[in-house]
Amino acid sequence: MPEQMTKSALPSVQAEGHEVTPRLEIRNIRRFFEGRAVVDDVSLTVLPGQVTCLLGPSGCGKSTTLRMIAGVEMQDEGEIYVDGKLICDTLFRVPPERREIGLMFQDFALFPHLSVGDNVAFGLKGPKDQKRARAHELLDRVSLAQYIDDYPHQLSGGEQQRVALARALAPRPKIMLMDEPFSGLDNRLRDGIRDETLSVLKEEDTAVLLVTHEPEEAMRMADEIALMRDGRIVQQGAPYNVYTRPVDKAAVAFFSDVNTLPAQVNGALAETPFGQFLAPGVPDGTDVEIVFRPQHLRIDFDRNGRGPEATARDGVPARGIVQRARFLGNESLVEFRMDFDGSILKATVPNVFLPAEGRAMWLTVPRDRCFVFPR
Ligand SMILES: Nc1ncnc2c1ncn2[C@@H]1O[C@H](COP(=O)(O)OP(=O)(O)OP(=O)(O)O)[C@@H](O)[C@H]1O
Repeated sequence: MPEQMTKSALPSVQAEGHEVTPRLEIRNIRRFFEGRAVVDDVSLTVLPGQVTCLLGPSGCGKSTTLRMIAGVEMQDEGEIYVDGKLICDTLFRVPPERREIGLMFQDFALFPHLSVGDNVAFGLKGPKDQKRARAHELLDRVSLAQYIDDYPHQLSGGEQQRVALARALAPRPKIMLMDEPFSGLDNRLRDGIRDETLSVLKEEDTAVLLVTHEPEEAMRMADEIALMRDGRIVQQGAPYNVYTRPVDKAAVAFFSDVNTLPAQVNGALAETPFGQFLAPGVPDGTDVEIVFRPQHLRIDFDRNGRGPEATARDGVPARGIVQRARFLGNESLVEFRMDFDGSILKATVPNVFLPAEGRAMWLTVPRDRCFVFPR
């Protein structure tokens, strides 16, 4: 039996109680450039109708991963499956045009000399009227049917992006690969187009792998986030889980500013000026960092040189002096210089909160909002 046949029987995954074969599965993919693994043992699955975001900083290997799935780049190790069938390993390779994969990139470049309708119909086969009908259907889906006979230059950037989406979806791809598709759009347009794109992709039941370096975009679009760093996926899960149960300090810092308190563990407790933090299972003498986001630092007013009472939930208050307070639109950012070691801690507060520079205030760190990581 040929190798690709023996590898095609993949286990299904459970989704909402049903067995579902992943629309896309990549297994242990590696790609080396000049001896360096820029994609290093990456595995992930995307179910039909699911959006998975490959999220990570510039250069971490996101686009290379996408290019291997599209088939324009060849992996050095690993396998790619679509609907449980092998489409590519290091020996066997379905060519890009037969992978039923749609692509959408930032510089999506519509053909300027073709009408909007002909752009959308470009990748379709069959009689002209059928192709036009499909183009019309897709343009209608993105609310642009009235522009079918116009030319790309007559449309705004956002409208052109929607035409590009319609064009990518017209051949009914099983999988849509999107590489920073919204980064060329201005901020005000972007949210609307993201939401519209998402609803069209869901209606078509397409499996989507979206590459982005913007955490807000991933949180807004993704059912699953795969957090990538230095060629590897360091954490994968629903946005809420990735945000609230980060695997390390860098995973916290990728989504927001962080505050850090250094400490050492003794008897499974880390002692800090904010009181003790539980560090279960961490050996005595281990240097750790207590990490928390600025929105979780609690601020209290000074009461004749004292702060609020210590509690089990929030620990001991520590005093800080306001260094700077800035209004950022829907929140305020306040920076405190801490009495205990002169370090700066940041707090964000909803709406307007602009205490005067030099004012003393008391800060506490809710225990259920912080993470203890080895240093
Ligand atoms: N053809 C190539 N030859 C050599 N190195 C390459 C090649 N393609 C990519 N790289 C390197 O591989 C690493 C990963 O690149 P890749 O484009 O996949 O990252 P990325 O996460 O998509 O980044 P960005 O968001 O900036 O596009 C980078 O260090 C890049 O310089």
